Amino acid sequence: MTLVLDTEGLGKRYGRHQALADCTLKIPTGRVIGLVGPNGAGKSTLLGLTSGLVKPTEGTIRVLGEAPAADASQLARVGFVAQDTPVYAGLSITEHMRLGAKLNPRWDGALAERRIRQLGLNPSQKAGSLSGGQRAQLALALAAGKRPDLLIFDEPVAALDPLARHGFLQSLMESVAELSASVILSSHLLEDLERVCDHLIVLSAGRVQVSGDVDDLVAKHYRLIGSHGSFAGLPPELEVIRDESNGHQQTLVVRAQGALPYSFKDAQHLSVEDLVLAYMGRADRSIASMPAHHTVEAFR
Ligand SMILES: Nc1ncnc2c1ncn2[C@@H]1O[C@H](COP(=O)(O)OP(=O)(O)OP(=O)(O)O)[C@@H](O)[C@H]1O
Repeated sequence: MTLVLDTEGLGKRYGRHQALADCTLKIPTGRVIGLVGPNGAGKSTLLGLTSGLVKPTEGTIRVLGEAPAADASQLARVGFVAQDTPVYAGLSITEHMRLGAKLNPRWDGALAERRIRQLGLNPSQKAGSLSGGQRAQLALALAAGKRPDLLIFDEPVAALDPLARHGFLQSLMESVAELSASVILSSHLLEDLERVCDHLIVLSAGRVQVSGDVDDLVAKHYRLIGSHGSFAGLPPELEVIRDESNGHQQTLVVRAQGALPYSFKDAQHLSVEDLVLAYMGRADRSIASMPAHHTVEAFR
């Protein structure tokens, strides 16, 4: 099976600061992967390593079976749109298309132009005068025109209003279907990720907290609610991800290895948002329990 992302003990240090550590991921092709985590978690670092713009200081990474940016053909297989959807302000949409044709061996001008037409954009308009949403759509059309096997977006919708975000994500899903490409998309907007992603990576404090197909993650995680202390002696096949107690009531988020024991038949599944928050909370707790100099290091 070809993996879109195959990492083993991957890490990146900037000087003494460990931005990403011990990252091992095995993700099959064809997935729309949501990368989520708080500010400074290491998302852009992982995307930089995936696109080949950042070199690892530890471990290994293979993207679509090859070293990132290994050669021209590998570069052509990956479309990367960095944060703030960079385009050339002084160039028109048509000029961007011409540039795309010059720079990309697999360029599909018809596809890129069709996307621009569907959006109702004026091809002679300069990119500098487009709205944030239109600029994001132009960046997506250019990335899709490469006909890549993997599309990578670093927070493409962060600055967009809800309508523009909806339009962008709709276009993204259409492009993915047309190209049969894999996608990695980082975002703080869990609701958006829940809508479009079928695989999630939760990153916090430079470490992967959890990674898996969304359906599988949802099926394995439960919320248990009981009176304080009622969950003493949980069976070992239930791993506690989060434990919240208010003195009277105790709420656990647990991951079950197999079927949930009958005594927990009333347990509820979690929404994707609650699941992500539970793993982020777990990372916070493990940082809070570190010696002070580690805490500072982790958030630097
Ligand atoms: N070029 C660099 N030099 C030094 N430190 C860096 C560099 N790039 C990133 N870092 C640090 O590495 C850590 C991870 O940064 P990264 O940009 O990967 O996080 P992120 O999850 O993408 O954050 P955000 O959501 O705020 O964009 C941060 O502490 C950041 O300050």
